Amino acid sequence: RTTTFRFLNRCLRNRTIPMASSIFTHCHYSSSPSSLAFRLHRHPFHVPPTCLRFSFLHSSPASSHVDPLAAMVTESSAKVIDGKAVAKQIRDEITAEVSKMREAIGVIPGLAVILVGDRKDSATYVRNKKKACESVGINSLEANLPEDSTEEEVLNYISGYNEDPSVHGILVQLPLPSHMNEQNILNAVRIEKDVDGFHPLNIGRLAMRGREPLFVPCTPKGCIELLHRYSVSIKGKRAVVIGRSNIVGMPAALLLQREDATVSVVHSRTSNPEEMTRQADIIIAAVGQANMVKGSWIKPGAVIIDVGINPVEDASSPRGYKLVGDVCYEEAMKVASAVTPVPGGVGPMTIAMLLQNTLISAKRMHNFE
Ligand SMILES: Nc1nc(=O)c2c([nH]1)NC[C@@H]1CN(c3ccc(C(=O)N[C@@H](CCC(=O)O)C(=O)O)cc3)C=[N+]21
Repeated sequence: RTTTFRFLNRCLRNRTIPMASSIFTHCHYSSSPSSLAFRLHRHPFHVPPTCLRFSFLHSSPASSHVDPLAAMVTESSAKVIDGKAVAKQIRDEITAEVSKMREAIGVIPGLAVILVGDRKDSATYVRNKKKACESVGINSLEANLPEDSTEEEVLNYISGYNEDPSVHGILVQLPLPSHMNEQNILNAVRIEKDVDGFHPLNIGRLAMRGREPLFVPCTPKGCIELLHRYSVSIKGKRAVVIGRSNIVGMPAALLLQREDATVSVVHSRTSNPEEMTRQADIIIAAVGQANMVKGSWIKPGAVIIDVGINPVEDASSPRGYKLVGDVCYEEAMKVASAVTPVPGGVGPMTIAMLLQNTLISAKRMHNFE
């Protein structure tokens, strides 16, 4: 036992098993090294049935192979779906296309972001979006309106951007202050510039077979893009979406259905959420409840996309809090075949998809390609 442990530990330290280095970063074993050795020893020299899980995944952008020894060692450690790395790859693709377009027709895509009020999280997201625009060569415009602005003032900004030919995408950061009618405001964005995909006409088209929306909402689009880039097949699979919000859950369910999954939506009034969720090959969790989905909710080998970004108190982090998902990460890692982390999963993808939608919009408006 001890020898096995020492051997594996040396491999890990020397990084002779590429996958294995992630075992210790991503699995927080509460057990002592000796009990870890015991875990390893249970199936030391034959491939445990749990390894079959990896057959679900064929490749990843980061490491295209799964080391069989590492898979054996991890026994119950899922693959981490690296949203940050995929988002970077997509930004690089966008950068190339933006410069091609600029050189060919002299057009630079432009994104206008409207932020009302001074919610700290919203300000952070808007800053990140702006930074991301800069990183790919997209122009960004920003309107910061005070919390007590009137709906009319916001509508005036929207009209201005609707008419501005240098603006190809308009995003109104949500949530809006409670005295504003979100519906009026989102309806005012010209559908050709609705890069969030929140306009009812875009959502309506998304829901209809044979119709194409102009834009797909960024977060659900990012979830599906992660599944595609990790070669997770969706067709014919059972998918459960937890949460039915207009901006994530509902459009995510529509997208999965368009990809030929059999989709169920689990929400706050579902009588048996755990049992429903346990049927799923693919889970998209978007409820905003820290660690709500436990290991017992997950079918062995399922793929998990965790959209939640919940701040929880954490004295050891400099901000005093840390972000966790809707899924209990440590438990999911033991049951699932692949899991998105928080942070570093869906969040960066949302922003990458926003840039992509802005590029798509600029191309469409200028009949480029
Ligand atoms: N009109 C509108 N469109 C949106 O797309 C929209 C919105 N309103 N309101 C708020 C939500 C939230 N959202 C996020 C975007 C990026 C990260 C993100 O990049 N997160 C990083 C870092 C998080 C951190 O460390 O602070 C991560 O998960 O790794 C998170 C959340 C977009 N939203």
